[in-house]
Amino acid sequence: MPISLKNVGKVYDQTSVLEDVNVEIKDGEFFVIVGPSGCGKSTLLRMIAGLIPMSTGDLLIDNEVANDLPPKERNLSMVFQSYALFPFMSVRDNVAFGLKARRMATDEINKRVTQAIDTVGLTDLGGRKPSELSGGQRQRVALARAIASDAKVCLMDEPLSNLDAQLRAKMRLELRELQRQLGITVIYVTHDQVEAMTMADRVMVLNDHRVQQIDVPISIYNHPNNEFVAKFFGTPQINLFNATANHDNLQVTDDLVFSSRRLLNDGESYRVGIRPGDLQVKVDSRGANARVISVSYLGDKVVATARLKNDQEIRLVLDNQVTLNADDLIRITGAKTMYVFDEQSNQLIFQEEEVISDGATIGTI
Ligand SMILES: Nc1ncnc2c1ncn2[C@@H]1O[C@H](COP(=O)(O)OP(=O)(O)OP(=O)(O)O)[C@@H](O)[C@H]1O
Repeated sequence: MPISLKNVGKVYDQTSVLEDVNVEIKDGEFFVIVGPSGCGKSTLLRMIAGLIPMSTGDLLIDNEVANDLPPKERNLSMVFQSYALFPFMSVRDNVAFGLKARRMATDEINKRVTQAIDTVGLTDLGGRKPSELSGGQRQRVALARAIASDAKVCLMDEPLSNLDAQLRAKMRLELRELQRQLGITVIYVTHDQVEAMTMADRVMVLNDHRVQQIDVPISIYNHPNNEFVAKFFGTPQINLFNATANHDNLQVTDDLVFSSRRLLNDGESYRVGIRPGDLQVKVDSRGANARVISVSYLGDKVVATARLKNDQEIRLVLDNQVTLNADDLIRITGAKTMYVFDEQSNQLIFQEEEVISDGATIGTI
């Protein structure tokens, strides 16, 4: 079932917490809303659920305006971080609860509950109480409840954040698999960039109460709209440099200059973003423009920090063939991809591939 938001906004006590959200979520899509704490993710999800009213805009469910539809008429199910299970009820009764409230026939309830519990792999645990289950199993009960409701859209608010890292990774895959199998539309809220990237068909990035970008994960990573999106995705975080245009080069320090193929206004300031794995580096004291501070070998790669002449620390990810030690002098020779952002608005102006950095242009070698 498709869901559309048109100019949706929310104001609490004259403070705007969400502005101008526009998106069409497609039938069967796994749509992830991601952003830092307080950016308005839960507010948006609750407005879609009908738990809180929207201040502006329109919500369309299945192409019908649903602004004032009561929650139970929206044909949506919800799964929360806190599972929201009744502790004194068995797994089966927890899953059946919503169906009983809808006064469904007992036979139909039994059939759906059995099916839903089977689907999430809890077949033998139907008689247990939530306290007799692990965190992952409890979350599966919450999922079974959503499945049993037969809603075509499931809204999920940080459903995996109470689980440990290993189980969370496993449940991400299970959830995605389940969503495909059931063919339902999922709108999934998380503050976790990895979760967003690994699970989503499309991602909506929220910050400062506004939508920053909506796109498929690979495009969000490779073509970020602005500095915030570039910083939010990717570990270690992207390096951001203040640079001044100098004969169509972008000068960071007197010995670190990235050449650009664009025409730039001499003397103008820009922000240059380069991901740690995109920096090209030689361990070479001749023409060195950085000094290594720390090195961690992580099996297939090496993560390091280094310091530029201007004292700025940079992050590097290199392949594990490189032998690198703290205090080594290195030379940044280029970048696979360079993002150039507007200094004022922080919006992406352009990006370039295979950029050469040549300290020699300033004559330090
Ligand atoms: N009932 C309310 N009254 C006033 N302000 C509220 C209310 N509920 C939320 N807010 C504010 O709205 C903003 C968005 O909150 P929301 O819970 O949607 O953020 P979030 O992105 O889900 O954050 P988190 O990841 O921490 O849950 C916050 O600044 C919050 O303080």
